[in-house]
Amino acid sequence: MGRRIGVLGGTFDPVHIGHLRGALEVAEQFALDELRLIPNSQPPHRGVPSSSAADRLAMVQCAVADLPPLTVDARELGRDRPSYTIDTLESLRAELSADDRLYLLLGWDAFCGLPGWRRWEELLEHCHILVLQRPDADMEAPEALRDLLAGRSVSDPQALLGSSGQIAFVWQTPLEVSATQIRQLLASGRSVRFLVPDAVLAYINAHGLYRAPN
Ligand SMILES: Nc1ncnc2c1ncn2[C@@H]1O[C@H](COP(=O)(O)OP(=O)(O)OP(=O)(O)O)[C@@H](O)[C@H]1O
Ligand SMILES: O=C(O)c1ccc[n+]([C@@H]2O[C@H](COP(=O)([O-])O)[C@@H](O)[C@H]2O)c1
Repeated sequence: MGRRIGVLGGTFDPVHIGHLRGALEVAEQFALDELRLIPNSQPPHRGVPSSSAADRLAMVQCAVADLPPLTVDARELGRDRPSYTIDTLESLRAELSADDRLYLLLGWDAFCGLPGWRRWEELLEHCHILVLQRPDADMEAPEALRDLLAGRSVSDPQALLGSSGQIAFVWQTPLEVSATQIRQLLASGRSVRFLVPDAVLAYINAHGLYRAPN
């Protein structure tokens, strides 16, 4: 019987309870052996993050310390080009057994952007995709995803077959929080207590991240 491994990639600028609660719930729902949070180094489709890749990685490490099965995977920081998910999946697959199941977690907003991703049509050769609801996202699935959804989505997430190739929408506790909101609160001198784990807040304070310059 293969292992079940989840992957949640993100900019994590900073990591917050929306990421962590969603990841934990999926890990439990799918009885994952491991769920890896993978901070990107150079986000392919957005500007340069506010904090460095090293700080974003350190914050994710603080967040998941002693929180099995959540772990951190730093492989994207070793690349000196945009952090394309297809590269990450290929390198993960090269380390896994053929019967290991790989689940790529995407928030609804990220899923809707999929047709712009590098070699996006190959992603499902390596993993299943689990789409997390995002309460603040009210977009419709783009036209380019309609055929994929018709052919590859299953209504019962527990009915995903094989080690890759299908899409399921998963329920999670809706948490309307974003890293953008957290950066804005900090820049205006307000509290982000309870939106990020205390250990992440301690790191942010110790390193003076996201504060407006005096
Ligand atoms: N509150 C949330 N609920 C569910 N999924 C989320 C939530 N926040 C982020 N995600 C998902 O987690 C992944 C990584 O997100 P990311 O690091 O870009 O955080 P973000 O809060 O969307 O950041 P920003 O506000 O800077 O765009 C994406 O797939 C995103 O859709
Ligand atoms: O592979 C791509 O072309 C691609 C394009 C946009 C985003 N991604 C990845 O999707 C994840 C969420 O991205 P973001 O910008 O919402 O943090 C993160 O792991 C990114 O590296 C990947």
